[in-house]
Amino acid sequence: MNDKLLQVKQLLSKYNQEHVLDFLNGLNNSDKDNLIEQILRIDFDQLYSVLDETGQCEFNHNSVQPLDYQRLDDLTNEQREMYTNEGWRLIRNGKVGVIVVAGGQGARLGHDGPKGSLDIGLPSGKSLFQLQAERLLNLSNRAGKNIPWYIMTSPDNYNATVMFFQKHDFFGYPEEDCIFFQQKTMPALNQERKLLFSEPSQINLVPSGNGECFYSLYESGAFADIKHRGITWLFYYNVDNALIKVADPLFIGYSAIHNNPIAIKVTEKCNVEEKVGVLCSSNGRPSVLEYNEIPESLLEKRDSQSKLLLNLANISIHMFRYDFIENFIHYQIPYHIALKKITYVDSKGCVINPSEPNAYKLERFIFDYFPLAEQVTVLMVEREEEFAPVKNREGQDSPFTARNQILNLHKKWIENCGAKILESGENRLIEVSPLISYSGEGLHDNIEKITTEIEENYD
Ligand SMILES: CC(=O)N[C@H]1[C@@H](OP(=O)(O)OP(=O)(O)OC[C@H]2O[C@@H](n3ccc(=O)[nH]c3=O)[C@H](O)[C@@H]2O)O[C@H](CO)[C@@H](O)[C@@H]1O
Repeated sequence: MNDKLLQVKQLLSKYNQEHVLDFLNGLNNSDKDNLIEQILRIDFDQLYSVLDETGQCEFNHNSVQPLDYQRLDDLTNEQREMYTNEGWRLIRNGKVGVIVVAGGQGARLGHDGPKGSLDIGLPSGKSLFQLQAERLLNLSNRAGKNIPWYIMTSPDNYNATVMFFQKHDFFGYPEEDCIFFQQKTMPALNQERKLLFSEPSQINLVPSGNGECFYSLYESGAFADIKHRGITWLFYYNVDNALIKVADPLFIGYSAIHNNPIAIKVTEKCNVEEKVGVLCSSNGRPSVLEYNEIPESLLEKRDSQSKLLLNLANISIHMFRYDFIENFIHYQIPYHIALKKITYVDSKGCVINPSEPNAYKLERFIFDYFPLAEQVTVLMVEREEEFAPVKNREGQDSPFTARNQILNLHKKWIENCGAKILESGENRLIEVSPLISYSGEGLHDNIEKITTEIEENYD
């Protein structure tokens, strides 16, 4: 028996994973070698210590307080101009990079392919990635400097994501400024803490959350690229926000002038049940409490003016200062554990689709870095202009609601120009290309070119 096989057998026995031998025994030599390597890469001590940690998400209710924030609407025109100018200055000097986290599995959406490849039903048929690329292209062209775009995928959707960009010629964005990197995964374990398999020769490895982002940047070499380019601020966002103002110059300038290590955009929560994390102060540190981890009593708690105590919706738009990431790149933020339905195979290769949650999924959340910053900068923005999440196949936060939010916003932009088209425009769809306007600016001179119209047809 070779050394590695012996080592693997010892590991499996030490960690009560002998069922893996049934899989190993049925494989040909090359698959067997491959599986042995996978097993040797697993950090069982870490895996077990995560599962053994109890109460990791418990917190002291009384320590939860609202956090100070600035409303964008309350800024004067002079302030806006000052922040925006600073943002442009940083972009022009190559100091800004963008990170999109696109490694999630999008289980609620049921889209076959990377989430960013989704066409949300706009007249143009543009995918989420295309909208984002064109917004970046708009800014880069105006700045005369390309903004590097770091795209985090999972190992599972890496090829499909890169191929989607290639098929669309990177949406006109310079290929050398689209930097793809793969995130870390963790093995899924069933409730008896046994490893699950996605194929008889493959351990079921699940993307372990957007909080793996910094370490995965480092491990993939992308962080060295960030350093080499001299980037000082990173703009972070979720791939599924159809209204994302990628690399928003005002927010960049606002973050840089306040110069806390992290800046966060929030909106007001639209209702108590909204599935968003909430930003607050917990134990005196900036924190996000995730929607499925907040006790109901806290979720519904109101202040003396009957306003929700936890009213700041985390819309996953953050700025991170480079030195903060560098400082904490090896820091171990906690894993959150959730029991999920995870499809797996048995050692004969039969696929099992559980009808009930059957396995533990371990995830790190990006906002668990927030308490490491003594202070953060918080800017409250308008949901109608900046947050259109695509989470569900239909109903709330679906492609349809996101598409309507974009169309409504663009209609408002056109109305603000007093454009004629709207006199008959009640039932027309109006979409403005991000290549023409990033946030409603410059439309007066372009009114002829800007609209893509079709008769609205819901049949
Ligand atoms: C943990 C987290 O961030 N929660 C936030 C997330 O919730 P939500 O439940 O929507 O979080 P998702 O699981 O959709 O992940 C958010 C983003 O992270 C990416 N992703 C996720 C898992 C993974 O392993 N790799 C990866 O890259 C997804 O592709 C997505 O772009 O967005 C909401 C706003 O829309 C916020 O209110 C929530 O506080």
